[in-house]
Amino acid sequence: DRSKLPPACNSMIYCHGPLLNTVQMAGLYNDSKTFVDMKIKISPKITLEHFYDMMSRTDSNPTKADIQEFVNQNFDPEGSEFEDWRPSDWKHNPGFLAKIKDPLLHKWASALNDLWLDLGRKMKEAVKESPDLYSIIYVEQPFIVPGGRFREFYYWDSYWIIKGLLLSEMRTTAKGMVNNLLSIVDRYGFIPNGGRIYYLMRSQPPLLIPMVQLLMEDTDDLEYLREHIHTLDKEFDYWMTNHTIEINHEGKKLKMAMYMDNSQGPRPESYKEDVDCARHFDTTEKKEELYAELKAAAESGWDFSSRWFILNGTNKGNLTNLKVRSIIPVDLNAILCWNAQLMMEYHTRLQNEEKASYYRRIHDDFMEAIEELLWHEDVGVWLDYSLESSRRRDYFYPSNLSPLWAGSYDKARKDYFVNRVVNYLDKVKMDIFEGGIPTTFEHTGEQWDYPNAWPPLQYIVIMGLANTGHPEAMRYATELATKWVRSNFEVWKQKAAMLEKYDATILGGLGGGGEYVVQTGFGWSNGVVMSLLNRYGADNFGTAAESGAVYGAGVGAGGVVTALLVVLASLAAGTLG
Ligand SMILES: OC[C@H]1O[C@H](O[C@H]2O[C@H](CO)[C@@H](O)[C@H](O)[C@H]2O)[C@H](O)[C@@H](O)[C@@H]1O
Repeated sequence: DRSKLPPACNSMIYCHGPLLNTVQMAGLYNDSKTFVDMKIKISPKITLEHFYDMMSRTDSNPTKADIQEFVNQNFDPEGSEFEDWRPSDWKHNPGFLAKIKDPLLHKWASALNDLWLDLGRKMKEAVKESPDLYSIIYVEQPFIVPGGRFREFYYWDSYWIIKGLLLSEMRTTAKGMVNNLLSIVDRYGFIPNGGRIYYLMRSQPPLLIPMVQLLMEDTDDLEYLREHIHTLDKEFDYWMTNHTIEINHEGKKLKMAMYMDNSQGPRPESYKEDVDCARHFDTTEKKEELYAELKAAAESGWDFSSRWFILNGTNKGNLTNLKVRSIIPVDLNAILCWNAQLMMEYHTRLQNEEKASYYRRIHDDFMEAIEELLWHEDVGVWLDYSLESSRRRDYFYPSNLSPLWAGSYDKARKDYFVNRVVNYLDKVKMDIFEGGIPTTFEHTGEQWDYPNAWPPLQYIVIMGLANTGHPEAMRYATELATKWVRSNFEVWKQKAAMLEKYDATILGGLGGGGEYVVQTGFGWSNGVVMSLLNRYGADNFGTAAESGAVYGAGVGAGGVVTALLVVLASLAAGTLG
């Protein structure tokens, strides 16, 4: 019975109630998120009084103009919570740039480094003093936002942003972002989807523990780890307590993780979209079930995608067929298995033997469950699992390869797994896409579907393959990295912008679809390209041995650089479209 569940948050302005309903359903702004990001001018109490005054003045039937006037009089524009800030650790010329010898790529990487200056945000002291005037969740340290409509931190985006920041040698900003997330776990017991109160009833793919690992790889500060290990325990517990179920599979009990939702009502930031979608259902109960699916999909980071549709056992349908809460996702389980591995390593280093064994058991259980339930020798990859049909969902998603990235497979049988996965990529014809790896093969118009290609998914597949050290897999990784960098660079040349998502089918194609227009900025996109330029951009750069290599013709380690050079030369000569 969902009628007893709490709303997204307690605020009668930002999360639930008649004011939110009236303003959001009036459709005052192109983007529903605009209103819930505005600042209350005087106080929530007075704002509500003014709202009820307007309602009684208009016989509870205000026109759009009445509502607009009410909003103008009671709210300041979105973005009012920030002051000007220039990161004190920003450098004009971080070391990794020197590795990129090609002048065009070097210039681009340097421009990406400059973008942190645009994407940095620091909250005003006023937010700390009067938090109830804002939807933003106050954090002490300045941070980097994704960009565009995303004016707050996002949980899983922050992983790739921090990767980029560390390459830019912005260690204080990177650590500040992790510290903010740690403080949020201390305050709320988990990390919300993003840094707004309306995200407080759901999370996003759990990458805090891997973010701490990024800091550890950079500075190996054991005291820092000791100071925060309990907070990391708490974050891990949140997932194990609130996001796992037990499945009986061929006589075995397997504990598996999934995305969920335990709140009432539509997403406040996409209120109208959700209410309109729920019109397809006739009862409050069914509408609430849909809202729960929409929020669980947002928690997965894949909002929205045919990956979560179940219609007569297939992945066809539309948003009304969302069944996120009936699907065991490969990526979440792989990431939690990796989290457990890292926690085991951290506790071992801190000499907490009991804790280390506790995490070892969890890790081993995940390893077993992932192989038992999600790995399929005949397909050659891991697949999501449907609880509705008790069957695998045999569809292509980049997340099918996430165990390679997360290291959640038996390394003693690495050759077996990697050979099968490489065959799988051949089978799904991954080489035909010019602009990157598509999110799915379904053309639904949703943003996490064909033909969109998302930066984190490119990274997960490329690094997953590259880190195996297996020659065939590394060659695939190199080719995929080349395509991604080429395509992002092509868009950069045309628009001088980095996008949130791209089109996998076109070199230089823009992403689209979904409920808002493609955003620029863009945190994780910058982090991913910087990582790829760093990893591939320097090796054997321009050596005579590779200068003859042709893109796609079996490039070896470092061949991506040659490939990029070939492409750039062709672009300069105007021989590519
Ligand atoms: O407002 C709609 C949805 O927007 C966010 O999702 C998308 O952007 C995020 C930030 O880049 C990204 O983390 C997510 O994967 C994207 O789908 C937000 O996270 C959703 O909760 C929200 O409903």
